[in-house]
Amino acid sequence: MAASTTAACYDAPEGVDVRGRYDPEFAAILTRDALAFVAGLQREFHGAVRYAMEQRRKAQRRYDAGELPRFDPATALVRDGDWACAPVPPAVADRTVEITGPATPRKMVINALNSGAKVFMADFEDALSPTWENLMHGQVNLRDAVAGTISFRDAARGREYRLNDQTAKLFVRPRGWHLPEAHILVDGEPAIGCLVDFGLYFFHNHAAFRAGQGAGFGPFFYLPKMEHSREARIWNGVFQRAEKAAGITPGSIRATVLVETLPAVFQMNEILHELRDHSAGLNCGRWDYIFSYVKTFRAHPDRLLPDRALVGMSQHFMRSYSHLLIHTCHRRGVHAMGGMAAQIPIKDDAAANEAALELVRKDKLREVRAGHDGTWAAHPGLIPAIREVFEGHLRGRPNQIGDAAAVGQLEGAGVGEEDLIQPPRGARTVDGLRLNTRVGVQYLAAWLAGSGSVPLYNLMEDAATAEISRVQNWQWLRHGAALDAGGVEMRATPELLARVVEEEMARVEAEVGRERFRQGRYAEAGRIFSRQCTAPELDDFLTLDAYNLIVAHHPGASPCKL
Ligand SMILES: CC(=O)SCCNC(=O)CCNC(=O)[C@H](O)C(C)(C)COP(=O)(O)OP(=O)(O)OC[C@H]1O[C@@H](n2cnc3c(N)ncnc32)[C@H](O)[C@@H]1OP(=O)(O)O
Ligand SMILES: O=CC(=O)O
Ligand SMILES: [Mg+2]
Repeated sequence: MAASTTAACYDAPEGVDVRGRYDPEFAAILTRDALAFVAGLQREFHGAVRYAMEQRRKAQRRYDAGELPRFDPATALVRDGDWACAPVPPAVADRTVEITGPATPRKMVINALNSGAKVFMADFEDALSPTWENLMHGQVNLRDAVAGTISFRDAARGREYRLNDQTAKLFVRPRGWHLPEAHILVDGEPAIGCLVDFGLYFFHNHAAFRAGQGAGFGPFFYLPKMEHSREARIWNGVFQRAEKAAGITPGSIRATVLVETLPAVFQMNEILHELRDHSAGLNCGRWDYIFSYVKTFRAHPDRLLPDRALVGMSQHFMRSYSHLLIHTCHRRGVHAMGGMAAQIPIKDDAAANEAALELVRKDKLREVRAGHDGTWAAHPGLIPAIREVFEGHLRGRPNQIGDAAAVGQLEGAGVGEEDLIQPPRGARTVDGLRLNTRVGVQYLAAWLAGSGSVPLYNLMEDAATAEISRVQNWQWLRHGAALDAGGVEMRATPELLARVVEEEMARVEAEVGRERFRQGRYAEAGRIFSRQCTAPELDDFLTLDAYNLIVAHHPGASPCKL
Protein backbone atom coordinates (compact mmCIF):
# COMPACT_ATOMS: atom_id res chain seq x y z
CA MET A 1 0.00 0.00 0.00
CA ALA A 2 1.34 3.44 -0.89
CA ALA A 3 2.25 5.56 2.16
CA SER A 4 -0.09 8.44 2.77
CA THR A 5 1.35 11.74 1.52
CA THR A 6 -1.10 13.86 3.45
CA ALA A 7 0.87 15.86 6.01
CA ALA A 8 -0.59 16.63 9.41
CA CYS A 9 -1.75 20.22 9.69
CA TYR A 10 -3.48 22.73 11.95
CA ASP A 11 -7.25 22.70 12.36
CA ALA A 12 -7.84 26.38 11.68
CA PRO A 13 -11.27 28.04 11.82
CA GLU A 14 -12.86 29.92 8.90
CA GLY A 15 -10.72 32.82 7.73
CA VAL A 16 -7.57 31.74 9.59
CA ASP A 17 -4.53 30.38 7.80
CA VAL A 18 -1.51 29.11 9.74
CA ARG A 19 1.66 29.24 7.66
CA GLY A 20 4.15 28.20 10.34
CA ARG A 21 5.72 24.73 10.53
CA TYR A 22 3.40 22.03 11.81
CA ASP A 23 4.36 20.39 15.06
CA PRO A 24 2.07 18.30 17.24
CA GLU A 25 3.28 20.23 20.31
CA PHE A 26 2.35 23.51 18.62
CA ALA A 27 -1.00 22.05 17.54
CA ALA A 28 -1.93 21.70 21.22
CA ILE A 29 -1.55 25.50 21.42
CA LEU A 30 -3.00 26.34 18.01
CA THR A 31 -6.32 24.63 18.61
CA ARG A 32 -9.34 25.62 16.58
CA ASP A 33 -10.88 27.41 19.58
CA ALA A 34 -7.69 29.24 20.50
CA LEU A 35 -7.24 30.42 16.92
CA ALA A 36 -10.87 31.53 16.79
CA PHE A 37 -10.26 33.56 19.97
CA VAL A 38 -7.20 35.25 18.43
CA ALA A 39 -9.09 35.89 15.18
CA GLY A 40 -11.94 37.47 17.18
CA LEU A 41 -9.49 39.87 18.82
CA GLN A 42 -7.92 40.70 15.46
CA ARG A 43 -11.30 41.38 13.83
CA GLU A 44 -12.49 43.60 16.64
CA PHE A 45 -9.32 45.62 17.19
CA HIS A 46 -7.33 45.79 13.95
CA GLY A 47 -9.04 49.03 12.84
CA ALA A 48 -8.20 50.76 16.12
CA VAL A 49 -4.61 49.51 15.96
CA ARG A 50 -4.20 50.77 12.40
CA TYR A 51 -5.56 54.17 13.44
CA ALA A 52 -3.20 54.29 16.43
CA MET A 53 -0.21 53.52 14.21
CA GLU A 54 -1.28 56.30 11.81
CA GLN A 55 -1.45 58.69 14.76
CA ARG A 56 2.09 57.71 15.74
CA ARG A 57 3.28 58.65 12.25
CA LYS A 58 1.36 61.94 12.33
CA ALA A 59 2.84 62.89 15.69
CA GLN A 60 6.32 62.08 14.37
CA ARG A 61 5.76 64.37 11.40
CA ARG A 62 4.94 67.17 13.85
CA TYR A 63 8.12 66.50 15.83
CA ASP A 64 10.07 66.46 12.57
CA ALA A 65 8.64 69.88 11.81
CA GLY A 66 10.02 71.21 15.09
CA GLU A 67 7.23 70.58 17.61
CA LEU A 68 8.25 69.25 21.01
CA PRO A 69 6.37 66.55 22.92
CA ARG A 70 4.28 68.02 25.74
CA PHE A 71 1.40 67.33 28.09
CA ASP A 72 -1.90 67.38 26.22
CA PRO A 73 -4.06 70.34 27.33
CA ALA A 74 -7.16 68.35 26.32
CA THR A 75 -6.55 65.77 29.07
CA ALA A 76 -5.65 68.16 31.90
CA LEU A 77 -8.71 66.99 33.83
CA VAL A 78 -7.37 63.42 33.86
CA ARG A 79 -3.97 64.60 35.11
CA ASP A 80 -5.43 66.92 37.75
CA GLY A 81 -8.33 64.71 38.81
CA ASP A 82 -8.48 62.76 42.03
CA TRP A 83 -8.88 59.11 41.06
CA ALA A 84 -7.09 55.85 41.73
CA CYS A 85 -6.50 52.58 39.96
CA ALA A 86 -8.05 49.36 41.30
CA PRO A 87 -6.32 48.01 44.42
CA VAL A 88 -3.17 45.94 43.89
CA PRO A 89 -3.86 42.16 43.81
CA PRO A 90 -2.45 40.62 47.02
CA ALA A 91 -0.51 38.00 45.04
CA VAL A 92 1.73 40.70 43.55
CA ALA A 93 1.89 43.30 46.31
CA ASP A 94 5.59 42.46 46.67
CA ARG A 95 7.46 42.84 43.37
CA THR A 96 10.79 43.97 44.80
CA VAL A 97 12.89 41.95 42.34
CA GLU A 98 11.65 40.83 38.94
CA ILE A 99 13.75 38.69 36.64
CA THR A 100 13.22 38.97 32.91
CA GLY A 101 14.10 36.60 30.12
CA PRO A 102 12.84 35.19 26.84
CA ALA A 103 9.91 32.74 26.97
CA THR A 104 12.21 30.14 25.46
CA PRO A 105 14.57 28.21 25.95
CA ARG A 106 12.73 26.02 28.42
CA LYS A 107 15.66 25.68 30.81
CA MET A 108 15.82 29.43 31.20
CA VAL A 109 12.11 29.67 32.03
CA ILE A 110 12.59 27.14 34.83
CA ASN A 111 15.71 28.93 36.06
CA ALA A 112 13.86 32.23 36.12
CA LEU A 113 10.90 30.81 38.02
CA ASN A 114 13.31 29.27 40.55
CA SER A 115 15.59 32.32 40.73
CA GLY A 116 14.37 33.77 44.03
CA ALA A 117 12.83 36.77 42.25
CA LYS A 118 9.25 37.68 43.19
CA VAL A 119 8.20 37.93 39.54
CA PHE A 120 9.40 36.46 36.26
CA MET A 121 8.57 38.52 33.20
CA ALA A 122 8.53 36.01 30.35
CA ASP A 123 9.32 37.92 27.22
CA PHE A 124 7.98 37.71 23.68
CA GLU A 125 9.44 41.16 23.05
CA ASP A 126 12.88 42.80 23.50
CA ALA A 127 14.53 39.54 24.62
CA LEU A 128 12.98 37.23 22.01
CA SER A 129 13.63 36.95 18.29
CA PRO A 130 10.07 36.34 17.02
CA THR A 131 10.74 33.26 14.90
CA TRP A 132 7.85 30.83 14.63
CA GLU A 133 9.79 28.25 16.60
CA ASN A 134 10.56 30.67 19.45
CA LEU A 135 7.02 31.96 19.68
CA MET A 136 5.43 28.53 19.72
CA HIS A 137 7.98 26.94 22.07
CA GLY A 138 7.47 29.99 24.29
CA GLN A 139 3.73 29.31 24.45
CA VAL A 140 4.32 25.62 25.22
CA ASN A 141 6.78 26.55 27.99
CA LEU A 142 4.42 29.06 29.57
CA ARG A 143 1.48 26.67 29.49
CA ASP A 144 3.58 24.07 31.34
CA ALA A 145 4.93 26.72 33.71
CA VAL A 146 1.44 27.84 34.71
CA ALA A 147 0.37 24.21 35.10
CA GLY A 148 3.40 23.68 37.35
CA THR A 149 4.57 20.71 35.26
CA ILE A 150 7.44 22.27 33.34
CA SER A 151 10.65 20.27 33.40
CA PHE A 152 13.71 19.84 31.22
CA ARG A 153 16.53 17.36 30.90
CA ASP A 154 19.88 18.66 29.69
CA ALA A 155 21.25 15.36 28.41
CA ALA A 156 24.70 16.74 27.55
CA ARG A 157 25.25 18.00 31.10
CA GLY A 158 23.20 15.30 32.82
CA ARG A 159 21.07 17.95 34.54
CA GLU A 160 17.40 17.83 35.38
CA TYR A 161 15.43 21.03 35.68
CA ARG A 162 12.15 21.19 37.59
CA LEU A 163 10.24 23.78 39.60
CA ASN A 164 11.01 24.57 43.24
CA ASP A 165 8.19 24.69 45.77
CA GLN A 166 8.40 28.51 45.78
CA THR A 167 8.46 30.15 42.38
CA ALA A 168 8.26 33.64 40.94
CA LYS A 169 4.87 34.94 39.80
CA LEU A 170 4.54 35.04 36.05
CA PHE A 171 4.01 38.19 34.00
CA VAL A 172 4.03 37.86 30.19
CA ARG A 173 5.18 40.57 27.80
CA PRO A 174 3.61 40.33 24.33
CA ARG A 175 5.14 42.15 21.37
CA GLY A 176 4.40 45.82 20.65
CA TRP A 177 1.43 46.96 18.55
CA HIS A 178 3.61 47.57 15.49
CA LEU A 179 4.80 43.99 14.87
CA PRO A 180 2.88 41.62 12.59
CA GLU A 181 2.75 37.85 12.95
CA ALA A 182 3.30 36.69 9.38
CA HIS A 183 2.79 32.99 10.16
CA ILE A 184 -0.87 33.47 11.04
CA LEU A 185 -3.20 35.16 8.57
CA VAL A 186 -6.65 36.33 9.58
CA ASP A 187 -8.92 37.11 6.63
CA GLY A 188 -5.83 37.23 4.42
CA GLU A 189 -3.91 39.74 6.59
CA PRO A 190 -0.97 38.97 8.90
CA ALA A 191 -2.22 38.85 12.47
CA ILE A 192 -1.17 41.56 14.92
CA GLY A 193 1.75 39.97 16.79
CA CYS A 194 0.78 41.01 20.29
CA LEU A 195 -2.77 39.73 19.90
CA VAL A 196 -1.36 36.32 18.98
CA ASP A 197 0.99 36.34 22.00
CA PHE A 198 -1.67 37.60 24.39
CA GLY A 199 -4.55 35.60 22.90
CA LEU A 200 -2.89 32.19 22.91
CA TYR A 201 -1.42 32.64 26.38
CA PHE A 202 -4.64 33.96 27.87
CA PHE A 203 -6.83 31.34 26.22
CA HIS A 204 -4.85 28.39 27.55
CA ASN A 205 -3.85 29.70 30.96
CA HIS A 206 -6.36 32.07 32.49
CA ALA A 207 -8.17 29.43 34.54
CA ALA A 208 -5.07 27.68 35.90
CA PHE A 209 -3.38 31.00 36.58
CA ARG A 210 -6.26 32.46 38.55
CA ALA A 211 -6.69 29.25 40.50
CA GLY A 212 -2.97 29.07 41.30
CA GLN A 213 -0.36 31.83 41.07
CA GLY A 214 -2.80 34.73 40.76
CA ALA A 215 -4.93 33.76 43.80
CA GLY A 216 -8.12 34.90 42.08
CA PHE A 217 -6.50 37.48 39.80
CA GLY A 218 -4.64 37.39 36.54
CA PRO A 219 -3.17 36.55 34.20
CA PHE A 220 -0.62 39.36 34.54
CA PHE A 221 1.06 41.19 31.66
CA TYR A 222 3.68 43.77 30.78
CA LEU A 223 2.75 46.03 27.85
CA PRO A 224 5.59 47.49 25.77
CA LYS A 225 6.39 50.48 23.58
CA MET A 226 3.13 52.40 23.71
CA GLU A 227 3.23 56.04 22.66
CA HIS A 228 -0.23 57.29 23.60
CA SER A 229 -3.13 56.50 25.92
CA ARG A 230 -5.29 55.55 22.93
CA GLU A 231 -3.07 52.47 22.64
CA ALA A 232 -3.72 51.63 26.30
CA ARG A 233 -7.43 52.01 25.58
CA ILE A 234 -7.14 49.28 22.95
CA TRP A 235 -5.46 46.98 25.46
CA ASN A 236 -8.21 47.72 27.95
CA GLY A 237 -10.77 46.72 25.33
CA VAL A 238 -8.83 43.53 24.59
CA PHE A 239 -8.81 42.67 28.30
CA GLN A 240 -12.53 43.33 28.65
CA ARG A 241 -13.31 41.16 25.66
CA ALA A 242 -11.06 38.36 26.96
CA GLU A 243 -12.60 38.47 30.44
CA LYS A 244 -16.08 38.36 28.98
CA ALA A 245 -15.25 35.46 26.68
CA ALA A 246 -13.71 33.52 29.56
CA GLY A 247 -16.53 34.40 31.95
CA ILE A 248 -14.15 35.77 34.58
CA THR A 249 -14.55 38.79 36.86
CA PRO A 250 -13.87 42.12 35.10
CA GLY A 251 -10.59 43.51 36.42
CA SER A 252 -8.98 40.07 36.82
CA ILE A 253 -6.33 40.75 34.19
CA ARG A 254 -3.63 43.19 35.32
CA ALA A 255 -0.91 44.84 33.30
CA THR A 256 2.15 46.97 33.95
CA VAL A 257 2.80 49.43 31.16
CA LEU A 258 6.40 50.11 30.23
CA VAL A 259 6.92 53.81 29.88
CA GLU A 260 9.62 53.46 27.29
CA THR A 261 8.84 56.01 24.65
CA LEU A 262 9.32 59.74 25.00
CA PRO A 263 5.75 60.59 23.96
CA ALA A 264 4.37 58.20 26.61
CA VAL A 265 6.02 60.02 29.50
CA PHE A 266 3.62 62.89 28.79
CA GLN A 267 0.71 60.44 28.94
CA MET A 268 1.32 58.47 32.12
CA ASN A 269 -1.81 59.58 33.95
CA GLU A 270 -3.87 59.09 30.82
CA ILE A 271 -2.48 55.58 30.30
CA LEU A 272 -3.20 54.59 33.90
CA HIS A 273 -6.66 56.10 33.61
CA GLU A 274 -7.49 54.05 30.51
CA LEU A 275 -6.33 50.88 32.26
CA ARG A 276 -7.48 51.83 35.77
CA ASP A 277 -9.40 48.59 36.38
CA HIS A 278 -6.61 46.49 34.85
CA SER A 279 -3.50 48.35 35.92
CA ALA A 280 -0.51 46.93 37.71
CA GLY A 281 1.45 50.16 37.49
CA LEU A 282 4.19 51.51 35.26
CA ASN A 283 7.80 50.57 34.64
CA CYS A 284 10.82 52.63 33.55
CA GLY A 285 11.80 50.85 30.33
CA ARG A 286 14.92 52.96 30.23
CA TRP A 287 16.64 51.40 27.19
CA ASP A 288 13.78 51.79 24.77
CA TYR A 289 13.19 55.21 26.30
CA ILE A 290 16.66 56.35 25.22
CA PHE A 291 16.04 54.82 21.78
CA SER A 292 12.75 56.72 21.59
CA TYR A 293 14.41 60.01 22.58
CA VAL A 294 16.64 59.71 19.51
CA LYS A 295 13.76 58.61 17.29
CA THR A 296 11.46 61.39 18.41
CA PHE A 297 14.17 64.02 17.94
CA ARG A 298 15.58 62.53 14.73
CA ALA A 299 15.22 65.90 12.99
CA HIS A 300 16.57 68.00 15.89
CA PRO A 301 20.34 68.58 15.56
CA ASP A 302 20.39 70.34 18.94
CA ARG A 303 19.46 67.11 20.74
CA LEU A 304 22.20 64.69 19.68
CA LEU A 305 23.04 62.02 22.23
CA PRO A 306 26.54 61.62 23.67
CA ASP A 307 28.13 58.14 23.56
CA ARG A 308 25.61 55.46 24.53
CA ALA A 309 27.57 54.53 27.66
CA LEU A 310 27.09 58.07 29.00
CA VAL A 311 23.31 58.12 28.77
CA GLY A 312 22.54 56.81 32.24
CA MET A 313 20.00 57.57 34.92
CA SER A 314 22.03 60.52 36.22
CA GLN A 315 21.24 62.51 33.07
CA HIS A 316 18.61 65.10 33.96
CA PHE A 317 15.99 63.88 31.47
CA MET A 318 16.30 60.29 32.71
CA ARG A 319 16.15 61.21 36.40
CA SER A 320 13.13 63.44 35.76
CA TYR A 321 11.35 60.61 33.94
CA SER A 322 11.90 58.16 36.77
CA HIS A 323 10.76 60.66 39.42
CA LEU A 324 7.65 61.66 37.53
CA LEU A 325 6.79 57.99 37.01
CA ILE A 326 7.10 57.28 40.74
CA HIS A 327 5.03 60.32 41.64
CA THR A 328 2.33 59.43 39.11
CA CYS A 329 2.05 55.76 40.08
CA HIS A 330 1.93 56.40 43.81
CA ARG A 331 -0.68 59.08 43.40
CA ARG A 332 -2.82 56.48 41.60
CA GLY A 333 -2.10 53.67 44.07
CA VAL A 334 -0.02 51.36 41.87
CA HIS A 335 3.56 50.06 41.60
CA ALA A 336 6.30 52.24 40.15
CA MET A 337 8.77 49.70 38.82
CA GLY A 338 12.42 50.45 38.11
CA GLY A 339 14.35 49.31 35.08
CA MET A 340 17.14 47.10 33.91
CA ALA A 341 20.79 47.58 34.77
CA ALA A 342 22.59 46.06 31.78
CA GLN A 343 25.47 44.54 33.77
CA ILE A 344 25.61 40.74 34.02
CA PRO A 345 28.00 38.53 36.00
CA ILE A 346 31.54 38.33 34.58
CA LYS A 347 32.70 34.76 34.97
CA ASP A 348 36.42 34.92 34.29
CA ASP A 349 37.48 38.06 36.18
CA ALA A 350 36.59 38.37 39.86
CA ALA A 351 37.57 42.04 40.14
CA ALA A 352 35.60 43.03 37.04
CA ASN A 353 32.68 40.99 38.34
CA GLU A 354 32.73 42.81 41.68
CA ALA A 355 32.90 46.16 39.86
CA ALA A 356 29.88 45.21 37.73
CA LEU A 357 27.96 44.09 40.82
CA GLU A 358 28.79 47.37 42.51
CA LEU A 359 27.34 49.30 39.56
CA VAL A 360 24.15 47.23 39.82
CA ARG A 361 23.94 47.84 43.59
CA LYS A 362 24.36 51.60 43.11
CA ASP A 363 21.73 51.69 40.40
CA LYS A 364 19.26 49.74 42.54
CA LEU A 365 19.97 51.85 45.62
CA ARG A 366 19.20 54.97 43.59
CA GLU A 367 15.95 53.36 42.47
CA VAL A 368 14.74 52.26 45.88
CA ARG A 369 15.68 55.59 47.49
CA ALA A 370 13.82 57.41 44.75
CA GLY A 371 10.71 55.42 45.62
CA HIS A 372 10.58 52.59 43.09
CA ASP A 373 8.67 49.60 44.44
CA GLY A 374 10.70 47.00 42.64
CA THR A 375 13.15 46.54 39.84
CA TRP A 376 14.47 44.27 37.11
CA ALA A 377 17.32 41.79 37.05
CA ALA A 378 18.69 40.39 33.78
CA HIS A 379 20.42 37.38 35.32
CA PRO A 380 19.81 35.11 38.34
CA GLY A 381 23.35 35.84 39.59
CA LEU A 382 22.33 39.42 40.36
CA ILE A 383 19.27 38.63 42.43
CA PRO A 384 20.86 38.24 45.91
CA ALA A 385 22.56 41.66 45.64
CA ILE A 386 19.43 43.38 44.33
CA ARG A 387 17.25 41.77 46.97
CA GLU A 388 19.61 42.91 49.67
CA VAL A 389 19.38 46.52 48.46
CA PHE A 390 15.60 46.57 48.11
CA GLU A 391 14.73 44.50 51.15
CA GLY A 392 17.26 46.46 53.25
CA HIS A 393 15.51 49.68 52.34
CA LEU A 394 11.91 48.45 52.53
CA ARG A 395 12.37 46.70 55.90
CA GLY A 396 9.52 44.26 55.60
CA ARG A 397 7.14 46.46 53.60
CA PRO A 398 6.05 44.89 50.29
CA ASN A 399 6.27 48.21 48.42
CA GLN A 400 6.46 52.00 48.94
CA ILE A 401 3.13 52.93 47.39
CA GLY A 402 1.89 54.76 50.48
CA ASP A 403 5.24 56.44 51.27
CA ALA A 404 4.99 60.15 50.58
CA ALA A 405 8.58 60.94 51.62
CA ALA A 406 10.63 59.20 48.88
CA VAL A 407 12.87 61.45 46.76
CA GLY A 408 11.11 60.69 43.49
CA GLN A 409 7.73 61.14 45.10
CA LEU A 410 8.69 64.66 46.24
CA GLU A 411 10.73 65.71 43.21
CA GLY A 412 8.34 64.12 40.74
CA ALA A 413 5.69 66.67 41.69
CA GLY A 414 7.85 69.44 40.23
CA VAL A 415 8.93 67.78 36.98
CA GLY A 416 7.95 69.85 33.94
CA GLU A 417 8.05 69.50 30.18
CA GLU A 418 11.55 70.97 29.85
CA ASP A 419 12.97 68.54 32.42
CA LEU A 420 11.74 65.58 30.40
CA ILE A 421 13.45 66.58 27.18
CA GLN A 422 16.62 68.28 28.38
CA PRO A 423 19.43 67.10 26.05
CA PRO A 424 21.85 64.72 27.73
CA ARG A 425 25.44 65.90 28.16
CA GLY A 426 28.74 64.18 27.35
CA ALA A 427 31.26 63.44 24.64
CA ARG A 428 30.56 61.95 21.22
CA THR A 429 33.45 59.83 20.03
CA VAL A 430 34.60 57.66 17.15
CA ASP A 431 35.08 54.92 19.74
CA GLY A 432 31.38 55.26 20.51
CA LEU A 433 30.59 54.87 16.80
CA ARG A 434 32.80 51.78 16.70
CA LEU A 435 31.25 50.19 19.79
CA ASN A 436 27.74 50.86 18.48
CA THR A 437 28.75 49.11 15.27
CA ARG A 438 30.21 46.02 16.94
CA VAL A 439 27.21 45.71 19.24
CA GLY A 440 24.63 46.40 16.54
CA VAL A 441 26.11 43.90 14.09
CA GLN A 442 26.56 41.12 16.64
CA TYR A 443 23.10 41.65 18.06
CA LEU A 444 21.52 41.53 14.60
CA ALA A 445 23.48 38.38 13.73
CA ALA A 446 22.20 36.71 16.90
CA TRP A 447 18.63 37.91 16.32
CA LEU A 448 18.60 36.59 12.75
CA ALA A 449 19.82 33.25 14.11
CA GLY A 450 17.01 33.15 16.68
CA SER A 451 18.50 34.68 19.86
CA GLY A 452 16.91 37.89 21.06
CA SER A 453 19.12 38.53 24.11
CA VAL A 454 22.85 37.99 24.21
CA PRO A 455 25.86 38.82 26.37
CA LEU A 456 28.22 41.25 24.59
CA TYR A 457 31.24 42.87 26.23
CA ASN A 458 29.91 41.88 29.67
CA LEU A 459 26.55 43.56 29.18
CA MET A 460 23.11 42.21 28.39
CA GLU A 461 22.06 43.28 24.90
CA ASP A 462 18.56 42.95 23.59
CA ALA A 463 16.37 44.63 20.97
CA ALA A 464 16.08 47.81 23.04
CA THR A 465 19.76 48.30 23.80
CA ALA A 466 20.77 47.40 20.23
CA GLU A 467 18.30 49.95 18.89
CA ILE A 468 20.20 52.70 20.71
CA SER A 469 23.37 51.66 18.88
CA ARG A 470 21.60 51.76 15.53
CA VAL A 471 19.74 55.04 15.88
CA GLN A 472 22.64 56.79 17.51
CA ASN A 473 24.88 56.01 14.52
CA TRP A 474 22.07 57.12 12.20
CA GLN A 475 21.54 60.37 14.13
CA TRP A 476 25.24 61.25 14.18
CA LEU A 477 25.54 60.61 10.44
CA ARG A 478 22.35 62.46 9.57
CA HIS A 479 23.54 65.58 11.37
CA GLY A 480 27.24 65.22 10.61
CA ALA A 481 28.06 65.16 14.33
CA ALA A 482 31.57 66.17 15.37
CA LEU A 483 33.18 63.10 16.96
CA ASP A 484 36.28 63.05 19.09
CA ALA A 485 38.97 60.69 17.76
CA GLY A 486 41.59 60.91 20.50
CA GLY A 487 41.90 64.67 20.48
CA VAL A 488 41.21 65.09 16.76
CA GLU A 489 37.74 66.03 15.55
CA MET A 490 36.12 63.92 12.82
CA ARG A 491 32.73 64.40 11.20
CA ALA A 492 30.33 61.46 11.17
CA THR A 493 29.88 60.74 7.46
CA PRO A 494 28.82 57.70 5.41
CA GLU A 495 32.48 57.28 4.38
CA LEU A 496 33.62 57.21 8.01
CA LEU A 497 30.91 54.68 8.85
CA ALA A 498 31.90 52.48 5.88
CA ARG A 499 35.48 52.41 7.15
CA VAL A 500 34.37 51.77 10.73
CA VAL A 501 32.07 48.92 9.67
CA GLU A 502 34.85 47.25 7.68
CA GLU A 503 37.33 47.52 10.55
CA GLU A 504 34.88 46.51 13.25
CA MET A 505 33.67 43.51 11.24
CA ALA A 506 37.29 42.36 11.11
CA ARG A 507 37.55 42.88 14.85
CA VAL A 508 34.35 40.92 15.49
CA GLU A 509 35.66 38.09 13.32
CA ALA A 510 38.86 38.01 15.37
CA GLU A 511 36.87 38.05 18.62
CA VAL A 512 34.37 35.30 17.79
CA GLY A 513 36.73 33.22 15.65
CA ARG A 514 36.76 32.69 11.88
CA GLU A 515 34.68 29.51 11.92
CA ARG A 516 31.86 30.92 14.03
CA PHE A 517 31.93 34.11 12.00
CA ARG A 518 31.66 32.19 8.73
CA GLN A 519 28.85 29.96 9.96
CA GLY A 520 26.92 32.78 11.65
CA ARG A 521 24.94 35.56 10.00
CA TYR A 522 27.53 38.26 10.68
CA ALA A 523 28.18 39.35 7.08
CA GLU A 524 24.45 39.69 6.43
CA ALA A 525 24.04 41.56 9.74
CA GLY A 526 26.86 43.91 8.75
CA ARG A 527 25.12 44.77 5.49
CA ILE A 528 21.76 45.32 7.19
CA PHE A 529 23.26 47.42 9.97
CA SER A 530 25.17 49.63 7.48
CA ARG A 531 22.04 50.17 5.46
CA GLN A 532 19.99 50.98 8.54
CA CYS A 533 22.56 53.50 9.80
CA THR A 534 22.71 55.30 6.44
CA ALA A 535 19.03 55.07 5.42
CA PRO A 536 17.65 58.43 4.23
CA GLU A 537 14.63 57.89 6.50
CA LEU A 538 15.13 56.29 9.90
CA ASP A 539 13.59 52.81 10.05
CA ASP A 540 11.05 52.69 12.85
CA PHE A 541 12.35 49.44 14.34
CA LEU A 542 15.29 47.24 13.37
CA THR A 543 13.18 44.20 14.22
CA LEU A 544 10.44 45.31 11.83
CA ASP A 545 12.92 46.08 9.07
CA ALA A 546 14.57 42.66 9.41
CA TYR A 547 11.41 40.67 10.21
CA ASN A 548 10.92 39.17 6.76
CA LEU A 549 14.34 37.53 7.07
CA ILE A 550 13.11 35.32 9.91
CA VAL A 551 9.71 34.44 8.48
CA ALA A 552 9.55 30.78 7.38
CA HIS A 553 6.32 29.90 5.61
CA HIS A 554 5.19 26.29 5.29
CA PRO A 555 2.29 26.37 2.85
CA GLY A 556 -0.21 23.68 3.70
CA ALA A 557 0.27 23.92 7.47
CA SER A 558 -3.45 24.82 7.47
CA PRO A 559 -6.30 24.51 6.74
CA CYS A 560 -6.43 20.85 7.65
CA LYS A 561 -6.76 18.53 4.69
CA LEU A 562 -6.92 15.29 6.67
C1 LIG B 1 15.69 46.34 27.80
C2 LIG B 1 14.89 45.18 28.24
O1 LIG B 1 13.87 44.91 27.72
S1 LIG B 1 15.47 44.22 29.50
C3 LIG B 1 14.44 42.80 29.44
C4 LIG B 1 14.68 41.96 28.27
N1 LIG B 1 16.01 41.35 28.32
C5 LIG B 1 16.20 40.21 28.99
O2 LIG B 1 15.26 39.68 29.53
C6 LIG B 1 17.60 39.64 29.06
C7 LIG B 1 17.62 38.51 30.04
N2 LIG B 1 18.95 37.91 30.21
C8 LIG B 1 19.43 37.03 29.35
O3 LIG B 1 18.82 36.73 28.33
C9 LIG B 1 20.73 36.37 29.71
O4 LIG B 1 21.09 36.64 31.03
C10 LIG B 1 21.92 36.79 28.82
C11 LIG B 1 21.65 36.42 27.38
C12 LIG B 1 22.19 38.26 28.93
C13 LIG B 1 23.17 36.03 29.30
O5 LIG B 1 22.84 34.67 29.25
P1 LIG B 1 23.94 33.51 29.37
O6 LIG B 1 25.10 33.86 28.54
O7 LIG B 1 23.25 32.22 29.15
O8 LIG B 1 24.35 33.64 30.87
P2 LIG B 1 25.15 32.59 31.74
O9 LIG B 1 25.96 31.67 30.89
O10 LIG B 1 25.86 33.36 32.77
O11 LIG B 1 23.99 31.75 32.43
C14 LIG B 1 24.20 31.00 33.59
C15 LIG B 1 22.91 30.33 33.97
O12 LIG B 1 21.95 31.33 34.27
C16 LIG B 1 20.80 31.16 33.46
N3 LIG B 1 20.26 32.47 33.11
C17 LIG B 1 20.94 33.55 32.63
N4 LIG B 1 20.10 34.58 32.46
C18 LIG B 1 18.88 34.13 32.84
C19 LIG B 1 17.61 34.74 32.90
N5 LIG B 1 17.43 36.03 32.55
N6 LIG B 1 16.57 34.01 33.32
C20 LIG B 1 16.75 32.73 33.70
N7 LIG B 1 17.94 32.09 33.68
C21 LIG B 1 18.99 32.81 33.25
C22 LIG B 1 21.25 30.41 32.25
O13 LIG B 1 20.17 29.72 31.67
C23 LIG B 1 22.31 29.49 32.85
O14 LIG B 1 21.64 28.40 33.44
P3 LIG B 1 22.34 26.95 33.68
O15 LIG B 1 23.44 27.18 34.67
O16 LIG B 1 21.24 26.12 34.23
O17 LIG B 1 22.86 26.49 32.36
O1 LIG C 1 11.96 46.99 28.07
C1 LIG C 1 12.72 47.62 28.72
C2 LIG C 1 13.58 48.63 28.18
O2 LIG C 1 14.37 49.18 28.94
O3 LIG C 1 13.45 48.88 26.98
MG1 LIG D 1 11.84 47.79 26.04
